[in-house]
Amino acid sequence: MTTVVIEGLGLIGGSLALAIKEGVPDAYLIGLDQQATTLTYAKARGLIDEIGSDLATVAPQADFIILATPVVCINRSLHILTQVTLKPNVIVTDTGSTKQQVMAAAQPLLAQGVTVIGGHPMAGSHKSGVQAANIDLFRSAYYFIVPANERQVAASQRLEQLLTPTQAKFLTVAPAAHDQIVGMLSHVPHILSAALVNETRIQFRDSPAALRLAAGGFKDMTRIASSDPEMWADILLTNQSIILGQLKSYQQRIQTLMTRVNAGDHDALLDFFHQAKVTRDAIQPKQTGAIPGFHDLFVNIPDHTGAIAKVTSLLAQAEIQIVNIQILETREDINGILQLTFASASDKQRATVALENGNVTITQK
Ligand SMILES: NC(=O)c1ccc[n+]([C@@H]2O[C@H](COP(=O)([O-])OP(=O)(O)OC[C@H]3O[C@@H](n4cnc5c(N)ncnc54)[C@H](O)[C@@H]3O)[C@@H](O)[C@H]2O)c1
Ligand SMILES: O=C(O)C(=O)C[C@]1(C(=O)O)C=C[C@@H](O)C=C1
Repeated sequence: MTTVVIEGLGLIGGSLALAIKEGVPDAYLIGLDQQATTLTYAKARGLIDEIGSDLATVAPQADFIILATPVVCINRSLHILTQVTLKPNVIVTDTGSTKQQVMAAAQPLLAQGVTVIGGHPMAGSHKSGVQAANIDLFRSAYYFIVPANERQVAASQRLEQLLTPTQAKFLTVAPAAHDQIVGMLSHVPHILSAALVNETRIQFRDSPAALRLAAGGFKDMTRIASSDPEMWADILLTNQSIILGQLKSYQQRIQTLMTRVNAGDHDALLDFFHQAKVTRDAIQPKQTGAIPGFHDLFVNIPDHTGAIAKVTSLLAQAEIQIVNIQILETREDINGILQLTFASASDKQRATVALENGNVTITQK
């Protein structure tokens, strides 16, 4: 039996629990959370086998300890673990969105000879809590593995084995490089998204109903502004200097852009949008490159009952699994677009045939 203790059964901890429960037959999961309702939900839905009392009590039984709480709580739990006797081969890991502070907080535990390997799945949602947990959340996503030192490479492989059912792609990285990368790819975007929403609220203070006029542009830019404020305050305060550097650089480029708009410099503006388009197009899901991995089809959905059901049942009949399905925000009075994501090019090809044979209009392959 492999005993896995998970502290924090929200979106990330809950999703890991679901994947481990399904894919590791001998796993025995003990869940911890500060919210009693989360624990009873997790137990009732079979995410965990047992509700633990507290970390210090259950940690000595664990083969793996996964800390999936907000970053500041992870640091506290690493301290608690220094005060208990753990199994000699235990692996302690976390899911925190920043890594330098977590790995620094792990130093006393490492000094005791305990294996601590940082972790961070690069997948998530603006939704939080156990009810948002999803067994497929990490499928095809990158999962950063941050070993504390080179001696921990073999242990990293054991951790990756436990996490194999997530179907994530593991990538080993050092803490500083991790924080630099996610600063630009995750933290700065969340700040800009929230800043845009706040700015719009202020600009529209005399006519707040105008926000309802927002179309795809504003909505695409701001979905992540609905994320959990407490989690994001924690993330910013544990990656302060990197984020400040990246924001400063961004601020200077906005300043340059303003100068060019003011000067009416058409060529410079063309170049600005061209550079962005080339870069963004290169990371479209269907291309391989910096962010590879998805195979999408875009399907026309007429505005009548059963249209989506027809698509999903055609795919089910052909036994094709959908990794993700999303209705793109379009006008309410015209056809919608359904974005279907498949795990492989061959699934996408089979889906194209199945849908076209069923007279479903594919708008983009
Ligand atoms: N949400 C994302 O997109 C995302 C993605 C990758 C990593 N992460 C990181 O994973 C961690 C968890 O994020 P999440 O999205 O699952 O958050 P969440 O709010 O969905 O879940 C956190 C859970 O931890 C519990 N909790 C909070 N403080 C606790 C404490 N002191 N003791 C015990 N339980 C406590 C909460 O009750 C909640 O159930 C965070 O460190 C976050 O930075 C988040
Ligand atoms: O998809 C989202 O909503 C996310 O914000 C996920 C996201 C991100 O991409 O920034 C958020 C925080 C993480 O640590 C990793 C992933």
